[in-house]
This record gives sequence, structure tokens and C-alpha cells, in this order.
Amino acid sequence: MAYRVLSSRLAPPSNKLSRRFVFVFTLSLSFTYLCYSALFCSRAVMPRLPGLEEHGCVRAESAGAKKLLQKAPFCAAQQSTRTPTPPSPARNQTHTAKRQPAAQPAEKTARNGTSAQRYGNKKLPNALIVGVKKGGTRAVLEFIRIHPDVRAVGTEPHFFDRNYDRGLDWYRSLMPRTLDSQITMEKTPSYFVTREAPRRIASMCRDTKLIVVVRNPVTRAISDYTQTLSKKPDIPTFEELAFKNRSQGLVDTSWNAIRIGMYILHLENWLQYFRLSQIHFVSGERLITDPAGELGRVQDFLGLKRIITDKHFYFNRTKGFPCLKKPESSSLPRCLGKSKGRTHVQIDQEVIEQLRDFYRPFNIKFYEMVGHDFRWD
Ligand SMILES: Nc1ncnc2c1ncn2[C@@H]1O[C@H](COP(=O)(O)OS(=O)(=O)O)[C@@H](OP(=O)(O)O)[C@H]1O
Repeated sequence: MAYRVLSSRLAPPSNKLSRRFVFVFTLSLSFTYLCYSALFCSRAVMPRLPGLEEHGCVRAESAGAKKLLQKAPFCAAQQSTRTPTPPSPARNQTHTAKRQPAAQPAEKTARNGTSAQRYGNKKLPNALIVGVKKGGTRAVLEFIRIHPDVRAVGTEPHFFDRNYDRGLDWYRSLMPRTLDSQITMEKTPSYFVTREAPRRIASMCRDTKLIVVVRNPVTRAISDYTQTLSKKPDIPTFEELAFKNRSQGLVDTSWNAIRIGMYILHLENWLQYFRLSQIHFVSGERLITDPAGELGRVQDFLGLKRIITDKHFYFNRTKGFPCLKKPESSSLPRCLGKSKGRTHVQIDQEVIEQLRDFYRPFNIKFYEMVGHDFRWD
């Protein structure tokens, strides 16, 4: 020690100066590094490394994303990429809010190209198309996903009905990567009639936005039956399944094709967990006659800029339905598949009238509840 002090005292001034320089340089280098890390916090600058997803630090939200998220106040909790504990009835409460991890650079692969988006994180959905079966749910999903701020799962995950035991991690893994400013969506029409679905969705996030595509319940039932018949040609006739006793006009409400159309009953279940303002109803009929108008309202509801307009659609005479000029997955015009827009089984007009009478009181209550007359009578 004495030697070190002595030697430092005896050291020539130039040596002393260079040591002081090295010390100051190292100090300033460390300080710069600290500032740099604090400001940019790894992900915005560094490329994503596999396995490092969980270790994001608090992000600085971009102005654009902030604006969009303000318009659509989605659940912050569900956006976390931290490993969530699998949902269980005992843990049926809303998650505590966590900050989102930093977004990747605001750079996307061609949105309307065939390649998947490479940047962003997999997040739980902010908005769900929950029903109804044969209402036009595929059309709404395919149309809304051409919006640059929407990314969606193509297939139906059936998480809140059939796959709930797999947990939120599994569900999240199915989602496409999204930037902070983008909305994640999926559609599973059976959620609307699944008793546990509203509670489960609310426990994922109370702010989830819900879209229900509704259609005249009689036409919907015939469409449903037509689909089943195409898979199982040996099933009884529509009339046989629809009535317990046709001459008495006794409708079989245990048959799913009939039960699904009693919209008000299912809606009451949803309203135990969600505000009416969180649910947007799309008219399945108007979706065919005026897709741009319906999609305009869907965009408003999601807090999105109205980008999808008339110019995105054309009426395909062969198909008899509106089709997209430029869908999300390709640059070519595309109509929905053969299973959408089938020719329905011919049903006796009298049967149709009986079913109309059956549904009327349910429809009226439904119109009153949602504040809109869908004119199905
Ligand atoms: N643009 C366009 N192209 C084709 N089909 C359209 C379109 N818009 C709405 N529809 C109606 O969507 C009905 C199918 O509804 P879903 O997609 O909800 O069916 S499913 O529940 O996912 O099986 C389907 O019902 P069916 O006509 O009975 O087949 C269509 O009437």
C-alpha cells in the first residue's frame, strides 16, 4: 500500500495524467451506457431474442398507439407477455394492470401481402366476434382484418367454450403478433350461446369489446340446418327437428338451431358481466346489402379510423354476395368460401310463418334491449 502511494507520488506527471484520463473516460462511458439503457430499454433498439420475451422493461408508449388506445380503452392487463397463470374458477378476478412491453420498431411487413407480421407481441384479444353462428361472422372478420390496425386469427380458437382448460398462455400463443397500436381479434360464434363464456371473457378482461352479428332467427335456423345437412345427409327433416308438436305449434327449443335464435335470452347472460355499450350488434342482413356501412360502424365501435369503405367491396354476381377487392391475405379479389352463401333447403312457407310467430316476442324484447329494430317480422 505504502509502495503504491509512494509510486503514485513519484510517478511522472504525464503518467498521472493518462491514468486520470482513463478513469474519466471509463466513468463517462459507463454513464453513457446507463443513460442509453434507461432511455431505450432493450427492445425498441435491440432485435428480439427468442426466449427473452418475458424480460421486457417498461415501455415508452408511442404517441400514435396512445391515441388509439385512448379511443379504445382496452385492458392493459391482458396485453402482458409475462406468463399468466392458467385461469381457474378460484382465480376469477380481473388482472391487475401491468405495463405493456416495448413495441418493435414501427415497421410492418406488407399488411395485405401473404407474409405474417414479424414484429410486435402476441397479445390476448381486445375484441371478439362472439356470435352468432351463421350470422355472417366470417364476413365481418375477413372484412375488418383488412384494416391496418387490426390483426386476427383466421381459425376459430374455441377457447372460452371447448379449450378453456388449456389456459391463457395457450390462447395467447394462437394470436398473431401485433404492434401496440393494433387490435387483436378472433371469432368463435359459439361463445354467444355458451353459458360460461361471458364470465370467462370478463375474467380475462372486463374491457373486452364484443361484436355480435345477428340475423333473422328463422333464416339463421334454416342456414344452420342446411350446413348440418351438408355434413350429415341422413338427419330428420327441418320440420321434424323444429317442432315437438307441429299441429299445436309447439317449437322444440332444445334443438340448437332454434335455441341460438332466442337472442334475448343469451344476451341477458352477457349483460351480467358486460355493459351494453361494450357490445356492438351487426345486422347480418345489412352486412350483405351494405357491407361498407356496417363495417363503418364496426370501425367506430373499435375506435379505429374509418379506412374500410365502399371502395374495398364489389358485388360478385355469381356468388350473389359482396366480396373484397383486396383481402388481407392476398392482393387478388376474393369472395368467402363455398360454405358461406349456400342455397338453403326449401322450407314450407307455413313452417316459416309458425317460426316467425314463435320468435316474435323474443325479437321484440331483443330490439328493446339493444335499442334497434332489426325488422325481422
Ligand atoms: N360477403 C358475404 N359472403 C358470403 N356470405 C356472407 C357474406 N356476408 C354475409 N354472409 C352470410 O354469412 C353466413 C355465414 O355466417 P357465418 O360466417 O357466421 O357462419 S359460421 O357460423 O362461421 O359457420 C352465410 O349464410 P348462408 O347464406 O346461410 O350460407 C351468408 O349469408
